[in-house]
Amino acid sequence: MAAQIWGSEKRARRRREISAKIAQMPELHDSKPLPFMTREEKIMESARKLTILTEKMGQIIDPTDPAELYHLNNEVLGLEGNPMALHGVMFIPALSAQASDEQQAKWLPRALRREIIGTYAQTELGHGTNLQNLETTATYDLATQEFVLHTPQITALKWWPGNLGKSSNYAVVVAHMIIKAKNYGPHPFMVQLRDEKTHEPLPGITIGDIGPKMAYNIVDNGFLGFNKYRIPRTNLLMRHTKVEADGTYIKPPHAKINYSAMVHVRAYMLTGQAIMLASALNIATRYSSVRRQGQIDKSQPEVKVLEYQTQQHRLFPSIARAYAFQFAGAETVKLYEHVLKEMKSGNVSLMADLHALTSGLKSVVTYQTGEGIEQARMACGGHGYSMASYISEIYGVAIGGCTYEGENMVMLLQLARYLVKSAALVKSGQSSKLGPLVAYLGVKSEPTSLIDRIPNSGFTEYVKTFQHVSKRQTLKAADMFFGLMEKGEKREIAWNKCSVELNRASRLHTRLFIVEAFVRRVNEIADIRIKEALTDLLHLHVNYELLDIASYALEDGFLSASQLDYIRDQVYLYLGKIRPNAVSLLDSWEFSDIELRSVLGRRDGNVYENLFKWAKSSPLNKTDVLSSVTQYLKPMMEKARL
Ligand SMILES: CC(C)(COP(=O)(O)OP(=O)(O)OC[C@H]1O[C@@H](n2cnc3c(N)ncnc32)[C@H](O)[C@@H]1OP(=O)(O)O)[C@@H](O)C(=O)NCCC(=O)NCCSC(=O)CCCCCCCCCCCCCCC(=O)O
Ligand SMILES: Cc1cc2nc3c(=O)[nH]c(=O)nc-3n(C[C@H](O)[C@H](O)[C@H](O)COP(=O)(O)OP(=O)(O)OC[C@H]3O[C@@H](n4cnc5c(N)ncnc54)[C@H](O)[C@@H]3O)c2cc1C
Repeated sequence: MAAQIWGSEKRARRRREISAKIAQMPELHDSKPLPFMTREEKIMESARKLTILTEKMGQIIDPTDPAELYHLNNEVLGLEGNPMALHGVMFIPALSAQASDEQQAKWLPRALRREIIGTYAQTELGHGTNLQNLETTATYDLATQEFVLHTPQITALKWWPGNLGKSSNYAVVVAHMIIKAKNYGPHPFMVQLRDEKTHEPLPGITIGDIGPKMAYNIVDNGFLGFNKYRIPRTNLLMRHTKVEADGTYIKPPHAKINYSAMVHVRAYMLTGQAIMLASALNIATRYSSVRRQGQIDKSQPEVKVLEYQTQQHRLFPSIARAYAFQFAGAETVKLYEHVLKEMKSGNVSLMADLHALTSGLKSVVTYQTGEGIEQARMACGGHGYSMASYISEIYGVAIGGCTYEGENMVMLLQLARYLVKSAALVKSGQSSKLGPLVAYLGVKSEPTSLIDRIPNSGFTEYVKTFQHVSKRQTLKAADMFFGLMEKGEKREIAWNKCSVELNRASRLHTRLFIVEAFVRRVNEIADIRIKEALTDLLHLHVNYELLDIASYALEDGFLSASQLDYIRDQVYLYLGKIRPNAVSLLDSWEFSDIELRSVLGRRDGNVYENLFKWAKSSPLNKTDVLSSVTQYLKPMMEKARL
């Protein structure tokens, strides 16, 4: 199963080998539980481990393999981030995709050797979503052949970029490029922020940390202002766009090609989210098979809470989602790598499809991951609320994904643009022009679902039902939009008035893609036992998801009330079937105790003893009487006694 999850037997084996090596290297372990550290201590601890990793990485992993690097990071540095989180996730990908060969030769080896630390600085205090209204400017000075970066007002301060505040000394900065008073829109520039020797901010740069966040606090998300700060012309990333010495602008082959670093993260973050969901579920499911509370049969002893159907219903559909996201994420990464290769050689024809797909996936996956992790926390009762479970940190980090790389509603609307264009093709009889991801929009569907009528139809009837609801909602939302415009409404106003319906279409389309990716993967599996276990999970997935969106299929009679009852029964049937495999389905992800950082989720199940040990190690328990008591509470009580 681990081979299915991680992509191959070799990958699964390598992960095990890496975890085993790390287990033998105490210098790479947290020196005490992270929840007991202050933010400064955590940042220091992370930097300590990061530098040891830089030295010893070659002994543990193949540093050129991103999957090995990602696993190493998760084990040693953890999900709260690290001082170089954005360096690998966005700075290097931005340089790789947007810098010319010459620029890459100059900067990439230094970045890869970790001679410099970089980040991606785009969002500002006043604007994150609407890139056209970013306010930082890069004005070309023809006389000196330099760009002058400037922050005209407080809302133009860069705000949020990870590791910008304290760790990075370089950044890819996105600024409006102005040449001879003409604004060419946002472009990426390579900018040195700090002196390489002293790490002091360079003159003209104002920089710092934006303060603590809901989670992810090892990362120093930062602010950055420029006061007429000069960089050479050749620091504009020039793979696709060029500015010649005389100010001549050579436009890129696609208007949005500079957005590729964002698409990179949107594609890669899906498996990252799956991992976080599976981690939280691993903790909750293990704990649920240790925790005994109440009886189902009063004549029997107390049961493991995992025996309760409500507990299974809370956890198992999310286990199916974690697998579904992992499989859909793996497909998306493959597609992304293909499109990136094409883009580098000038073929930009697939960019729109990839943008639409990743926009929908990042939104649906992050939202459902958040839901699943929160359910996992509640499934652990009171102990889930303790930082000893570590679920709250996983939750905080995961839901950051609903916001970063494009706020979810906004990204769903990006996919909706693509769906509406596709709907227009269908309506004008040009269905043959539909891309493969939306081809179903042009296929006539049956009048009713045959879900409970064709035995052994595999998942075909389910897929058809998902296709039906997605198609119907897309055409309905598009009709609403076109109808408003026909009535004379301006395009943007009409769009806004339909946006809830449009986003519903985007979610349904994306959920269909996730179901199909899961089906594709299960169909490929040769090993009978693995196929059986995953088929059960897939049954739960399709029935649970369909129940969740049933109203769309009920309202036009595609599904009947009796079919709904059938679907509900299937959910209950598969909850029971999955119960014996539940813990194994999560143990198969092979998270080590070091990586999970959870007292509740320990592999050995020795929860209570370790919870007590954990509580005793709380800094508050270093003394029996706190100074807050001696200084304030004790005098108060004494005064009251007088
Ligand atoms: C897209 C926008 C909302 C709008 O942009 P514009 O204003 O420029 O668009 P227009 O309205 O002019 O045009 C729309 C038009 O353009 C097309 N378009 C848009 N984007 C693209 C694109 N990328 N590619 C192709 N086409 C594109 C669109 O389809 C329209 O076409 P039509 O007109 O034909 O319909 C834009 O403003 C936007 O994107 N806004 C969001 C801003 C954003 O995302 N900011 C991100 C900032 S960086 C950030 O947040 C970093 C966070 C990182 C945090 C740490 C992450 C850790 C995660 C770990 C993950 C790693 C896991 C690895 C796992 C593993 O290895 O396994
Ligand atoms: C943990 C974290 C890490 C980050 N790291 C980085 C980084 O490394 N580099 C970087 O540059 N940035 C980073 N960001 C910033 C992030 O990319 C932005 O916060 C994000 O893109 C959302 O933009 P915003 O904050 O402007 O939200 P807003 O756009 O202000 O969103 C507020 C509300 O307005 C709605 N809204 C906005 N526009 C529209 C619209 N057109 N239609 C409908 N609704 C709309 C949204 O849906 C939302 O409900 C990070 C953010 C977080 C939380």
